[in-house]
Amino acid sequence: MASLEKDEDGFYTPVSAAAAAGASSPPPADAATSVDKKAAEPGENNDLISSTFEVAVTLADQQADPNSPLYSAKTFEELGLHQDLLKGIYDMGFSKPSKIQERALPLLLSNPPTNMIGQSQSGTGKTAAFVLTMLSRVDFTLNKPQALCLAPSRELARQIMSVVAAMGKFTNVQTEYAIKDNLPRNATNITAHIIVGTPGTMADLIRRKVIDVSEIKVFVLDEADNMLDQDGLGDQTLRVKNMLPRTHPVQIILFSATFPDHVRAYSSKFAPKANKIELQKEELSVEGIRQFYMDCKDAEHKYDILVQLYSLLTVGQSIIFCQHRHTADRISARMTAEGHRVASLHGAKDASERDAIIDRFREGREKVLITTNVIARGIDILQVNMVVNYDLPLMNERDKTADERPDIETYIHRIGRTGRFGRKGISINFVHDKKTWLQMEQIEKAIGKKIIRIETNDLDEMEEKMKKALK
Ligand SMILES: Nc1ncnc2c1ncn2[C@@H]1O[C@H](COP(=O)(O)OP(=O)(O)OP(=O)(O)O)[C@@H](O)[C@H]1O
Repeated sequence: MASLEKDEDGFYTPVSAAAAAGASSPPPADAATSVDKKAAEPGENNDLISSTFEVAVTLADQQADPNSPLYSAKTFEELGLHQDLLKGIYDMGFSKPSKIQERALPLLLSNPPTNMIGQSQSGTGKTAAFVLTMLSRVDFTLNKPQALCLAPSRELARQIMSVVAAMGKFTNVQTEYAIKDNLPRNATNITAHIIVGTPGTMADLIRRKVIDVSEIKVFVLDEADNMLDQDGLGDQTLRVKNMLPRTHPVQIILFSATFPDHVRAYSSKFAPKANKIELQKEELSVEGIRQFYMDCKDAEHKYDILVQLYSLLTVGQSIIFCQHRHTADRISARMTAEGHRVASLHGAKDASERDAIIDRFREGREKVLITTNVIARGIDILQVNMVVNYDLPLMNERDKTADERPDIETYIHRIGRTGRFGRKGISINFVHDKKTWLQMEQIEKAIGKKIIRIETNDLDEMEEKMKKALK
């Protein structure tokens, strides 16, 4: 029987009887680590499914063979999912699992439930992996919350919920949000099976006993490195975790495209004895995204260039990232006054306005969205084929210090709003002085990919290069 023990950081960790009795430690981790080097299979027409990126799989059970077919599923049928879930998957148009789904789902669904730390590039289908796990573990005859999922923004929580609804369409799943301004103030008792939300609101609802956590079996953190970051959402996320039941084990699932070194150790503590799927450092961004930069003369010139790009920005859809909310508002007001159609979205807008703006963008009614890091992560809009870093992402936005180093993780997530699931996409970085040029160079070094220059004074060349990149 597993008991629970609180360590010095406030984590509750299941301790097996053997471990408590001082059993010897397991063999070294690499005993059960495999690097998946599957090359493209001839005849597969989907760029993503036949991709060659490598993942290292490390199993919590050190005796198991990570190369065993048991730990990889080439079809959704092999996973033993309920018919109603299979119907939901096929209804969404999925025909076979993506690489991360192929490797993660057998581990996520096996019994007894084991924690998971899963990494895979942006747009490769992580959401379906954890949503299917939540839906598979819920007992629909019990009207109590059984799975919690946290995300860093209300936009992402709403998107995840739409996946729960689509995959669970043929089940009796009931769902509820834990996001700001969504529930009536006097709500007392949520009986929904799956609750998706942001950490502050989730923690508050649990503390006020509006959410009864006694039957929670699964706890998911999407964008986990961000959710655990001590400079950001880490405290609230830990609060939620420490309110979860201690009477039975809860499966903890962490997913992200990035797990920087400083959160890796913490992640392993947060999700102890987890199966791990990790990317190699040089493969953090997908191949389909072509990265460019434009050397602007000064800050004002950045605005002029953006306006010149407008017709290209509206070929598909595009997202423009700024450092500050006021920059997003200022650019969007100026462009609107000059007759262009753009929308702006950031955290200072109220909840209903934010929902309306992202919904309009999702429906394609707005083609250009000017925003901040608030939607840098997770947002999945397949028609977005261009991302512009009007301002490069910097560490000081994250930790509120004077740290002007580029924020590599945020860069990877921002450009990952395009090039989803094997599609092509373009990202353009604006640099305008020595400092920003050096910051871009640091990004280039960190991601190990060339960022190609586009001349700002040759619109035709620019257009040609971009159209070629999207072909
Ligand atoms: N097996 C599949 N077959 C076809 N399409 C799929 C499959 N799995 C996922 N997709 C689609 O791929 C897109 C990207 O998936 P998802 O949003 O889960 O990516 P992600 O890995 O969570 O990315 P990010 O790191 O940016 O959050 C979605 O539009 C999703 O519907």
